[in-house]
Amino acid sequence: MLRIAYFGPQGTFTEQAARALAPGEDLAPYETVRLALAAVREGAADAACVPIENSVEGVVPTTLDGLSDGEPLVAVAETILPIHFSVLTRPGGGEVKTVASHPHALAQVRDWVEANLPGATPVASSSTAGAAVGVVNGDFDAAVCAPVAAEHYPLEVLATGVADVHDAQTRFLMVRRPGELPAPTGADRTSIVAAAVNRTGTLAELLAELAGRSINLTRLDARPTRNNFGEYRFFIDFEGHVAEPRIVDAMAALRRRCHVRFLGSHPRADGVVATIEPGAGNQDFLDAQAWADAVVKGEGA
Ligand SMILES: O=C(O)C(=O)Cc1ccccc1
Repeated sequence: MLRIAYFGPQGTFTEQAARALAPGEDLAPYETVRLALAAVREGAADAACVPIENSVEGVVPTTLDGLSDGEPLVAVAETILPIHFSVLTRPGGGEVKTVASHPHALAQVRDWVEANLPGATPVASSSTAGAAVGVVNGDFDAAVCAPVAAEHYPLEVLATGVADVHDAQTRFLMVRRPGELPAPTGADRTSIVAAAVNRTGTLAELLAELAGRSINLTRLDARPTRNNFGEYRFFIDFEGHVAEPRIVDAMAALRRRCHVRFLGSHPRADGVVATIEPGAGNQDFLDAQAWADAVVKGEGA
């Protein structure tokens, strides 16, 4: 049985994602994303499930930073969960003066809190379920949680189906130490971090390597390197799998231009098949290479 670290405690959305990605495996909660990733790096866990981005608030910065610093880890699977919240209080808890949750959750219920708990102060907690623990301990009056949290903590459900934006979704990754890659499926996603030097046009040059090969981006984020003010790393997700000739050609071209960290190639949860423009398919790359090899051998022209 595999040991899967997840961003906990029990009852987080990430736990639900981990159950979906690794059914029947041994799940171990960690208080922060950093600790869950550290457990994999140290060998205490085989893999970790962490949130990466959501449709309302964008990326989860601690996950991006946790993947780009430290020993390399690669994503091998992903899942997307629909997100709506339950608001939990202590039974007979009285007036709600503070409402706690993960910052991404608070950002997704701002209007609801203003309308339904006027005057309540939002308080950031480590996770949605961490906020529930805080309510149990008397630190806060209400917690904005995953619906499943109501099954784990002795709290009363004040409201269900809470969300300012309906159809909100969050994507989660399963990451592990580098090893054998998942096989390409035709509907894959590849993730990298590129540390380009700060000079005119470097980002445009990197993107041109992908655009020139008709590789469709699915996400682009910048995060500070944290060492030199104004210096950034670029997190780039694109369609395709590194085992495909067209993608490995692009990766090698990027590597010539800057430092690249590979963050994994894996099947997309939404099953969207990669867009392949005429002349930019894998067979086109193989045929072109075969022709060039023949020219070099003096067997073609
Ligand atoms: O805190 C949690 O439950 C998480 O798994 C992170 C999160 C927070 C808000 C929406 C989706 C995931």
